Amino acid sequence: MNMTLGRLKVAFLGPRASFSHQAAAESFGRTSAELLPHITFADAFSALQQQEVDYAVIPCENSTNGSVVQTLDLLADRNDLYKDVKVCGEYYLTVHHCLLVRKGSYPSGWEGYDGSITKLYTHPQAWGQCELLLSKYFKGVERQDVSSTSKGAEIVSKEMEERSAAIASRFAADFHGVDVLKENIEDRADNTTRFLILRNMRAERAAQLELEQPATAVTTHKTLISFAIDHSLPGALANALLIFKAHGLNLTSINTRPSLKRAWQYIFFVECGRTPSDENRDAVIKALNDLRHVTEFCRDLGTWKDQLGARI
Ligand SMILES: O=C(O)C(=O)C[C@]1(C(=O)O)C=C[C@@H](O)C=C1
Repeated sequence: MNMTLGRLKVAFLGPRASFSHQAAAESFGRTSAELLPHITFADAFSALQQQEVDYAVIPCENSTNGSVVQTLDLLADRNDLYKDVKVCGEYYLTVHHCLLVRKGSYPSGWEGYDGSITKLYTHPQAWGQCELLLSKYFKGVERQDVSSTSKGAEIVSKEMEERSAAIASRFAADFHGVDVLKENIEDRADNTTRFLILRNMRAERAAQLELEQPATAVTTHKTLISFAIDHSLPGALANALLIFKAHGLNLTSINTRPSLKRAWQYIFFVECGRTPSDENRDAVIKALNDLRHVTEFCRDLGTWKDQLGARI
């Protein structure tokens, strides 16, 4: 990252020691960026829209548990609250979860665990990443959603009466002063969360910075576009998707969220990729122009350099 400007501000889901904190620290590691915790993803989006921060690092999907629907809902922006927020980068973080308990509460460790935990805390995304352990040892145990994995660790560090545990990182255990009862409890060793790096398109500070990306032989550019179609028209979705093909944009994922205008109507999120060339330089602009004719609305949510190619 180019560091010719003042100290950058980067929003992430807090409290500190969440996976989002780790992703923000790693993706802005070579800068002296100020990393600022926010209690919800919506708070981070608002801070970005209001230009209180330069960037936000927000999880969007996990390789085991799929899409982070809260993030899709914010990107859907049904009430035009975040109209200047766009994706400008991505970061893949390998996510290893631990079962955390209050300091000293299980002195004989996991080997001597007696089944006495009565309540579990974590972020909603984490349950589905640790189902094998949960279904084997914690069947019927109350699961309490909290705003982040680190929030769960913080609660457990303070809870005196209940026999509770949190699912969070080793980093969160150290930060909140709790014990790791069992580590690597994720179902799959390759458990990875993809974070989007967002910026405000009107903010000049962020616009002048270029995110440094590890060199790959051929770097794909990814683009995210949201749109809605008239569901009563046969072929409406097919017509929209054919536009991507016509402009050489390779579809890599499609997500949907309810439109909240009518039941069973959706906002589509299409992610597509292209290897930049002289021929396809304007492909996204042209595709958006064509999409406007066949959709009820469409929105360009940003273009950034693929980082998956750099990992495999
Ligand atoms: O709760 C956290 O620690 C987060 O940063 C959020 C989040 C997510 O929403 O996906 C990030 C990574 C993991 O997948 C689990 C939780």
